[in-house]
Amino acid sequence: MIQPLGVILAGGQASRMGGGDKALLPLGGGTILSHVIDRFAPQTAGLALNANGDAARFAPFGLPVIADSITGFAGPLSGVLAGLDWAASQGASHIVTAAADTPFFPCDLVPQLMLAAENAGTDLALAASPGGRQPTFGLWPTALRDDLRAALNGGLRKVVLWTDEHGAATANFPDDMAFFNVNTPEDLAGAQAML
Ligand SMILES: Nc1nc2c(ncn2[C@@H]2O[C@H](COP(=O)(O)OP(=O)(O)OP(=O)(O)O)[C@@H](O)[C@H]2O)c(=O)[nH]1
Repeated sequence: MIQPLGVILAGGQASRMGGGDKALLPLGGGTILSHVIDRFAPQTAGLALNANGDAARFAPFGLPVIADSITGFAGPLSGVLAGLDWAASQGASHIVTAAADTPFFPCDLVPQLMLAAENAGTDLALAASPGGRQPTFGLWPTALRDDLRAALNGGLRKVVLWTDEHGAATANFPDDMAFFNVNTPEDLAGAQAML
């Protein structure tokens, strides 16, 4: 039985929010990130935060903070790679990723990803909802990390190009709103209203 570690992807530039760490913005008595942690922690065997910049800002959460090794903001796959390298150093075989700007993601994310992968005879899976695939929510094996590193060093940025190439399974979730992500100040007001 796979026991994936969880990696929260918070390594982006938040340019639509005006920069900084949007995961630390207040939401419902906590922060966007605290909502993500509360959903994710019960589903995983351990959590880390993938963030670039000032790791000290995340110290209050008590999680390991891992930065991208690929420089220049190469996108979410770069955070996946950082997570896989961290997980390998912990002796883990898999990670599940969740985006730090998506506070209402499914509480059964991890079991559904694992079930989809098992049913498809693979150990790589992406979440999807009726609106499309959710490339920052996936199950990833550490065995593929050198392949991913080579792809990123070769300039690959688009998540689904890489996952399609590796035959990723799809875990279908019924509700698009579960993947509502906070990109702008207006989105943050929307998330507040959804609580
Ligand atoms: N590690 C890492 N994560 C990233 C990178 N770019 C985006 N992400 C993460 O991927 C998820 C989706 O990111 P986006 O909303 O597309 O990008 P963003 O940087 O957060 O925001 P924008 O700059 O407004 O597009 C978020 O969890 C980001 O933290 C990156 O270069 N490195």
